[in-house]
Amino acid sequence: MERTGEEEAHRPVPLPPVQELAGRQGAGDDVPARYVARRAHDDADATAAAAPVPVIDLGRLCQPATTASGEGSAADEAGRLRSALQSWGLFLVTNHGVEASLMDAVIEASREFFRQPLEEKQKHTNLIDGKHFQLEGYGNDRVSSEDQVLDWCDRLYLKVEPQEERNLALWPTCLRDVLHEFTKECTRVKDRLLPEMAKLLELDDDYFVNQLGDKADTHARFNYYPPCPRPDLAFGLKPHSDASFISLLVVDDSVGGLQVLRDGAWYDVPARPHTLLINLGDQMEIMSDGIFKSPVHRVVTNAEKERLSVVLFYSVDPEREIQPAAKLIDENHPPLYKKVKVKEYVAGLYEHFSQGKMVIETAKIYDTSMYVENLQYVKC
Ligand SMILES: O=C(O)CCC(=O)C(=O)O
Ligand SMILES: [Fe+2]
Repeated sequence: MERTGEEEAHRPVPLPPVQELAGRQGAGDDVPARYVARRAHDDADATAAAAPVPVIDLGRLCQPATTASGEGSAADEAGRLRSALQSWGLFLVTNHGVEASLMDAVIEASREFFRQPLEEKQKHTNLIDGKHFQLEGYGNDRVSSEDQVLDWCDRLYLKVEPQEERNLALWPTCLRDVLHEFTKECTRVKDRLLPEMAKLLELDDDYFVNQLGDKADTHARFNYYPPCPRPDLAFGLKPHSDASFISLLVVDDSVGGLQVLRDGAWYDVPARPHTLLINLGDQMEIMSDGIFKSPVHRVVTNAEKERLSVVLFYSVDPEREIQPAAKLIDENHPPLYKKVKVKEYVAGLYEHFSQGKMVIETAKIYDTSMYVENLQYVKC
């Protein structure tokens, strides 16, 4: 869409990276007003309990079906997976086949990137000509208004699949090879998981894989959360659900911060070394007609320590439309979600996120927003 002169005039000025801001702040300082997302001490969840999210052994889950049941069997693991998908929408995966050294390397490469001087990082900026925002690259998320509440986080966002659409000019040398390897390995994990999820819904094993399409797109997001002088006021990432189909994460195992919302309460998501974290996205919630959940989650900040995470967002071909799987619908199970075009849905995420709203509400046939508690952050 063309910009009008008026829009140009009102376009917000690019912001300094949070890492620079954090470097200038002293301990005990306040954060700038634009990062204040909640009132100090009004958060009953300041001492969130650890979420007892299921841990799935992928090797066991995928072992050839036998009649065996009970502890340690594939059926037992599938039962745990079902409960993970229907209740939390996220789970930890062990025995996934991704080398521990590769997981360490991806976090280390990310740390190396963010430790570089600003001029180096700016070579991968997400601002064209220093002003027009594009999704890919290094910087903040899109800032579309002066009163948007900002996150205490810098990020590097890169398209990794389809491979021929990689914009390698934006890929820092320090993480090029490691990102390529990591994506390859995570894609294998995703391809092993999706048939198991389809089976749980009695869909064809390849249903979800086929839904992704040949032109499915995958983006990597490297999140860097600098220490924040006021964790009680600012979020690393505001509450949101992922617009993806499924997201695979490797998170800093030395610093917590990710929290998930369940039944109106926030829980800390535990981080275990060399475990992958899987988070379902909205596209999966829509296709499973709400049987599988795309969880609302957020990241809280830490006063002393930096934190890193690397996320791979797997998404359906943007040119496709998605809707609840026909096999799940009958007169007793009406569709709860509308048909949506993936490209438009994903674009809607950023618009909604910047306003503290959930894009999934736009896909629901019945308005359930009044039941979604505790989502809004406050503008003070
Ligand atoms: O940093 C994390 O643990 C979560 C990041 C996240 O939710 C996201 O990038 O969408
Ligand atoms: Fe997320």
